[in-house]
Amino acid sequence: MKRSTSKSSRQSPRETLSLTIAELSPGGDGVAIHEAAGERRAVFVPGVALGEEIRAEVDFSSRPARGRLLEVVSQSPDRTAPPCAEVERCGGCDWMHVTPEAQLRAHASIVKSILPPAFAQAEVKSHPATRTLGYRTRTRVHVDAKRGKVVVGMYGRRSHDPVPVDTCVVLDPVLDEARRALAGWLDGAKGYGEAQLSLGHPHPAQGARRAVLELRWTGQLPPDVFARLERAVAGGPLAGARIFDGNVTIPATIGDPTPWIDGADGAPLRLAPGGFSQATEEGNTRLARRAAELSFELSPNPEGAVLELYAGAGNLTVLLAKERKVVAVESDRSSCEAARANLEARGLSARVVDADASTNAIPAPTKLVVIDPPRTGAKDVAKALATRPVGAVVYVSCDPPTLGRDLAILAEGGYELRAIETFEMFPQTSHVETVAALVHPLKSKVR
Ligand SMILES: C[S@@+](CC[C@H](N)C(=O)[O-])C[C@H]1O[C@@H](n2cnc3c(N)ncnc32)[C@H](O)[C@@H]1O
Repeated sequence: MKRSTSKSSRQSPRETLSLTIAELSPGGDGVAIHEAAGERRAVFVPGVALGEEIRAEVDFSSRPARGRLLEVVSQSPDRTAPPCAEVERCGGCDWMHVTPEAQLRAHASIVKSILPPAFAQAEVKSHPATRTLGYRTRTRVHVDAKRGKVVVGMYGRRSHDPVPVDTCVVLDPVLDEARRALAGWLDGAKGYGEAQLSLGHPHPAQGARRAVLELRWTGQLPPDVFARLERAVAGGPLAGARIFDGNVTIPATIGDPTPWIDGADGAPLRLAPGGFSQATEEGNTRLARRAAELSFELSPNPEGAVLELYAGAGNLTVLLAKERKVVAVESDRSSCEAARANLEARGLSARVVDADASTNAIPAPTKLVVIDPPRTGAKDVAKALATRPVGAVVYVSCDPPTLGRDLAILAEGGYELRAIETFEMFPQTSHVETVAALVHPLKSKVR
């Protein structure tokens, strides 16, 4: 690894330094190692690419030290012109300046870096994205309505103020149209809120797709806002809206606010309003099919019971239930309802349980456990699986650091890693989806 050079050996709280970017971190920042006064300090700098020589203003008062890019002295071949004009202001995508190929490599290298020593020799396989722009099936934007002006946007790069942008290039064009219209619909509102936009129509065959809106508002929403939303549902880009005005628990509903995506099996998949959905349809199809394929490969007995934890609206369940007896656990009640509806629409059966996966016991006949937790990971589940092993575990993760923590627990419990694969579900950002497939040699027939 190439070392950074310092213009000064003294570490005052803020210094201008020449640095070399040695790696990209899971949070997206570049990392340089700075050695001065006998101490090695990691310096995290946003907006850089691997191998770049830069000048940065570095703040040593925090650990790790934080740098602000002043100049790229020697540019990395991984750097590209950002495909978005708003990248300097908007904080939505942190790797717009990195080529898609380099994003893929960096994600694989991040995932490799979090593997516990027992799995350190594993080869990380990467699945590229077919669409790196216009792919997002949902977005959350912040809204501020003050002094007669409504501002809608992502948080800015260095602030918690929404930054209005003309076009969001990663968003599905249907959602981008609705995002652009939002400030007009909210004209006259006072206060602040969050709006989630998702895809609404079940399938292109049933007509043009439209967006659904979930708005959570603190302040005042005048009747005109509701009238405009009704018009947008009657003939505009919205299929439906749910509005939580103040602390109400039952929202005002206009039209059909149910989000849908194309499921990984090619049929429409109903989602819970305001609930979770994977960020891209194509990426999800690749990810979910591969997770199911690995599940069946590592747990080949068709009679083997499957426990699926963090099941959401049944995105993976509908693939697993085609071939296995599945119990699916999910804590969000409306996601459970959507999962049951998705299974029924396909003539499939599985037991969908509305419960906390982290405290859910693993039933004795379970042969395979499939988990897809939120960013915080599944530490308690990993501990339970280590204490009472099952034949195979397929772990779908959106956060490499918590995946690394949980894989270390599974390694300690005697599991072997059979596959670790990354999926470009969030192109232009440092986020990555990973599937890890493990077997327990004492419990598995797959050797
Ligand atoms: C990353 S999503 C995965 C959903 C689904 N597998 C999919 O592919 O769309 C995580 C899901 O876990 C659910 N969840 C979060 N904490 C939970 C818990 N403690 N117990 C059960 N489900 C939980 C969330 O509601 C969300 O639906």
